[in-house]
Amino acid sequence: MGNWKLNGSKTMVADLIKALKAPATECPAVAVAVCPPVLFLGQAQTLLADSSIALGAQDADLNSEGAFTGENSAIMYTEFDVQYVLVGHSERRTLHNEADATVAAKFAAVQRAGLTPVLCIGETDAQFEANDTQAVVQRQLQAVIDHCGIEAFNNAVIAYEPVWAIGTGKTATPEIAQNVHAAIRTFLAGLDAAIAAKIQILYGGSVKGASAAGLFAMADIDGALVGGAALIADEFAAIIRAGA
Ligand SMILES: O=C[C@H](O)COP(=O)(O)O
Repeated sequence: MGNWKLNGSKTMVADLIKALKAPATECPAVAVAVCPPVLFLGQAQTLLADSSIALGAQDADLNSEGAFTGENSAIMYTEFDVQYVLVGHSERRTLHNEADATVAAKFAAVQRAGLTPVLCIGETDAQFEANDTQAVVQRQLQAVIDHCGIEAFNNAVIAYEPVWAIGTGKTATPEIAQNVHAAIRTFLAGLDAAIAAKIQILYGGSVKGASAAGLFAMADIDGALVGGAALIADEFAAIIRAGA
């Protein structure tokens, strides 16, 4: 899944989507999705109409409609064939002060619209150094479980993104990421073994074409949420191929 963040232009959207169609077609077993900025969802919807590449959005308001200037709702995304919505990305948590409770409400709003939330969780550098990773991700998961119930994870994806690895070039090693992914699955299994077994847990944080295969080889890493490398057609194509 490519998260384009605050990047793009009509030309870039057209060029990138055109370039991604071939690798996506070559790798039918790999689920590929892109999350452009909201302004380009309509253009992407049209360009992806004949493609297996799914469309995602980067955020959604917790309300469906109303006097919430500047916001976009999951229900609106349904008109653009959006299937996934990121919730709780670390850039939203830190730059927009989104608390766990807000993230949980957004997760619920996405599901109310019939879409699949991609719940982003992960620890900061200081929390990693303090050995608090598991406590942090469990707290972030628990907030959603408290609000929505464990059964809500029947229709959700989790993205583990250590904040210290996002946009820094410092990818977590496959072993570090695997340890956290396994702990997430074990935590969920304590509540519902079937959900824990089937939920997709993506890794995010400086994933590149060269590092993807090593990550995907790990038992509990089911894919990647990719930022910078998702803007470079050849890099994202290499990540898609690494998943095949
Ligand atoms: O949503 C994507 C993540 O924040 C990873 O971004 P990055 O691949 O640029 O580190």
